[in-house]
Amino acid sequence: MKIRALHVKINMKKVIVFDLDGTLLDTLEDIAISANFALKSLGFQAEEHDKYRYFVGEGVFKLFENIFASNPQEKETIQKAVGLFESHYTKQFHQNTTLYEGVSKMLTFLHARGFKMAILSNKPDSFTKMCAVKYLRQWDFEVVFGVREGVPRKPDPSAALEICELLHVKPEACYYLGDTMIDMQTANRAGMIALGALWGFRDEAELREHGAKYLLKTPSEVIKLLTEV
Ligand SMILES: O=C(O)COP(=O)(O)O
Repeated sequence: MKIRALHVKINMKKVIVFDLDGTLLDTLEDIAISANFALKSLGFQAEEHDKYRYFVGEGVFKLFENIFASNPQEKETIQKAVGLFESHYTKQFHQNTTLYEGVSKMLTFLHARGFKMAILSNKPDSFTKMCAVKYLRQWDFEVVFGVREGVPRKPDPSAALEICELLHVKPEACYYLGDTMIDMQTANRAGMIALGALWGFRDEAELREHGAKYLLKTPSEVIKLLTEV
């Protein structure tokens, strides 16, 4: 009986879903450069790169809505900015983007440990897949989802729950690692275990306030936490 119980424990919670921007990849510079290109092309002022930490997180349309928060623009202008951003980012996305320190070791460890891994991002689906191919192809990700036509973006839990179905796992047996309140809300709404990555775009207070179950300062701390599982 004891051995069986141990076996069940070892096989629980073996799925981890990752956010992309600010969690696996430091994409801030390239996003800021492409968004500033769009702003300048439309006659607006460029924004400081560091401000993009707070503009990013809810998809490209919302990125520009956030930039224009104090100077709201017509939907048509935002659509134009999105179009300019997307065509620029296609060439820009790999210029400055890097894996965060320790991410490579973490992914190798989790894979070796038998975790199934997935990515769920609010980046457009095509860019999410482009980034995964460029930077993460040496690891196996069972599912890679960005924002897809007809599927509500995070913090709506639909896509997270779809990943659970595809991987035949209950949400409560999944970890979700992300760096913004959107990720913590997504994890909690889906019923997953919310892991807050403190090396990304936002701070500890935000992640705590929005329901991080564990806060991790580095990818090595993720290894330590999930070693016990
Ligand atoms: O590009 C965004 O808006 C956010 O992307 P993320 O969900 O991977 O953080």
